Amino acid sequence: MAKPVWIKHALLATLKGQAGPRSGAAMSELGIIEDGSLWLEDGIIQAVGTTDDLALTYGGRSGEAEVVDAAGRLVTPGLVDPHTHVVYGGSREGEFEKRLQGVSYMEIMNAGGGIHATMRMTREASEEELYDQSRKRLDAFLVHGVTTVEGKSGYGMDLETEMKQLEVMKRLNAEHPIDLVPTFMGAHAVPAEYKGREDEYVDHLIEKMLPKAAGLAEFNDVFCERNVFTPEQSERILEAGKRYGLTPKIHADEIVSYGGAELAAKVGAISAEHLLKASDEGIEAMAAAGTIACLLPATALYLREEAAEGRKMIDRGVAVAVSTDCNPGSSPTVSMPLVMNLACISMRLTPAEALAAATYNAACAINRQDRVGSLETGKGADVVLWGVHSYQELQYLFGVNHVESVWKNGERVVG
Ligand SMILES: N=CN[C@@H](CCC(=O)O)C(=O)O
Ligand SMILES: [Zn+2]
Repeated sequence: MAKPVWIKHALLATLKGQAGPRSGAAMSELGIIEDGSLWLEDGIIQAVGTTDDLALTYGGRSGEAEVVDAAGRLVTPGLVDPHTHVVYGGSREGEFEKRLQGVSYMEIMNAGGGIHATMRMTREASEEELYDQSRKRLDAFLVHGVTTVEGKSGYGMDLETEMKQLEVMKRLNAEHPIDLVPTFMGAHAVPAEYKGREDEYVDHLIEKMLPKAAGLAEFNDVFCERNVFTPEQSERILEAGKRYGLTPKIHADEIVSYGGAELAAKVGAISAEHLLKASDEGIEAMAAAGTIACLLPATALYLREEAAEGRKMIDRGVAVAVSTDCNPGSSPTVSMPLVMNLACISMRLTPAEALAAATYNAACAINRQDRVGSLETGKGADVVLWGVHSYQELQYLFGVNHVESVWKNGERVVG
């Protein structure tokens, strides 16, 4: 059994505040405690308060604890990444070069590369190879302060490989310190063998894949995009998933404005992702429905596109979360700290909003807000100590990994 941990003299950003997805002014309330302390024991945060408060209740037990003097440095909840494609085979650096020469992401995909290329490499990879590649990526997430990660299937697009990806996630969740939250995304593209018979693939997915995926996944995601899945096909897939208990998510309005944000609101999706080209009507509909906007500024940068209108969304009452979108094509990164920086630089989120988007709201986007995303008594002891003295500095000194130590369920896993 791990020793208790007493972190003291920290600038605590607890993120304690309004329950449920936060938008507007609520996204700036970080629940700051100056000269703060945490007591971590049995995997849980046992107490949060000022160092003086905790000295009264726990001071007598300091001899049995690992005592960490943060000396005024920033301590936050473990970061949550609510949108990744972390389990995949192979690599696509050749396409990166092609795109720099002017070929577009969709041109590459429509010519059989992109998602299709990773599909072939993922189908070919053994379960062991997939596990090893993905485990290394999770290690890198942890080093960047991320303690909970959502992961999608969607590089199989046949029953066997989709299940292989979900099984790998199940094993990683059990064996790696990071909590990995599984999403089924058989509707990531139409595989070549169904070209010209797209509706048959949708039927196949609904009849054969969803019933099996339901045992392994919590969410059901669709790439609703021109030349991928239409809003009508996406709706059918998401409604069918609901009948199996899978909560909808949507890759929406990434390349063109396609009604994805509106559809997310209509089907009651927990979140809509990307939203680079979301319409004003779509944004209004999401605000009214309480759909979280999961924004991916590293993807926009990597595709050399304008980022989503994060500032406008928050001001219009949409709760915003951010994510790496870690995938081999449009965002091969694990750096949530960089994503927070980019949320400020390219979407004009404030430093406080960017932190809320990467912690509490990100937890809401994968329905984990009761367990992670804020430093509160009774929650999982997922904590990051940063080598900075304010949350503003965390966002200001950009492109740097400021993580000094990470605890996952009360155990030190980094630093
Ligand atoms: N846009 C669709 N899916 C992924 C990219 C997947 C890939 O290119 O392999 C995304 O979220 O960016
Ligand atoms: Zn994605």
